[in-house]
Amino acid sequence: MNGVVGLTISTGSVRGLGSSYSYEDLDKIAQYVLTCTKQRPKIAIICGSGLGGLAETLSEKECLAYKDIPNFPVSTVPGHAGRLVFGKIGDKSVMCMQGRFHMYEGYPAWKCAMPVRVMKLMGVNTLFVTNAAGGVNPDYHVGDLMLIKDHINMPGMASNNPLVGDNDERFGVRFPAMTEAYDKKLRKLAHEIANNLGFGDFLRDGVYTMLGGPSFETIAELRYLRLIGTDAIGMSTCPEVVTARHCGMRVFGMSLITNVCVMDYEDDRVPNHEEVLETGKMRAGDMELLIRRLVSEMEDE
Ligand SMILES: O=P(O)(O)O[C@@H]1C[C@H](O)[C@@H](CO)O1
Ligand SMILES: Nc1nc2[nH]cnc2c(=O)[nH]1
Repeated sequence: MNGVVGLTISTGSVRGLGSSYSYEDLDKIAQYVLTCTKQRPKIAIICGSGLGGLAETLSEKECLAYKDIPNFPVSTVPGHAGRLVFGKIGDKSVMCMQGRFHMYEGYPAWKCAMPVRVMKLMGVNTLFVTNAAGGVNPDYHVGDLMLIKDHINMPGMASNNPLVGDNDERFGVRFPAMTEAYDKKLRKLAHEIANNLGFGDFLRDGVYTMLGGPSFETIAELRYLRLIGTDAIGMSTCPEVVTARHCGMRVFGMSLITNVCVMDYEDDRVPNHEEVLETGKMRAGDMELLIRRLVSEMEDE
């Protein structure tokens, strides 16, 4: 196991605010993962709830379960297989996370995002994030695909930011800008590809808001979230994106609208995770196609 087993995860802050893997801890994990694959990916894709099928479409596929990576967290949510999948889209090497970590599983934000730093240390420079989300914008429908143009990081605004604690300048600066978190060029290219594929009718461009979960929202919360500019809501993504931007990665994000949020006290429909996974099955193929084309057509960084 290459000495990784023996590493001690340091408590990154003497003030008790955050605790994290050190640069050296993460580098050991990254070097270990590289020994398990022949791929040297520059592109990583984090697959959201029920959206792991993309990883199955890779050629030259190699899999590595999270439980077999020393000091890596494990997935606990249905719809998240819990493994890294390496392979190719066209002639480009990619790695997929088939399953991510959520704060509601009990992981702090920095731990939800730790795979992003591992990816960076493996040589990844472009991160794709996908998620299942509830539509708050009244014009959205179940099955819409939303390109994320910006986010509202609710846990982050309450000091549950993955970067809380000591800052290691080898990853990035103490106060990173988040003004252009989602890459404009990739979004423009995704729009062009989606229109060529005939996806125009269900393609959206919107703001994703992350909530801690695991409970779904009250009607009053949903009305508030719409008021502050939310188009879709979920329980992930922001820690990964903040961490990726901190270490200079290019980010592309996409949400699948798996349910529309009920904002009327007279409406007795209730959201549930089974519906989220079912919608994933319905539109996952289109989402996979769009991402595959985008990976093939985008310029390398
Ligand atoms: O991992 P994602 O954000 O796709 O998962 C969403 C949010 C919750 O984890 C779950 C709710 O059904 O799906
Ligand atoms: N918070 C939240 N996350 C979701 N993920 C998929 N649907 C939803 C939803 O309605 N609310």
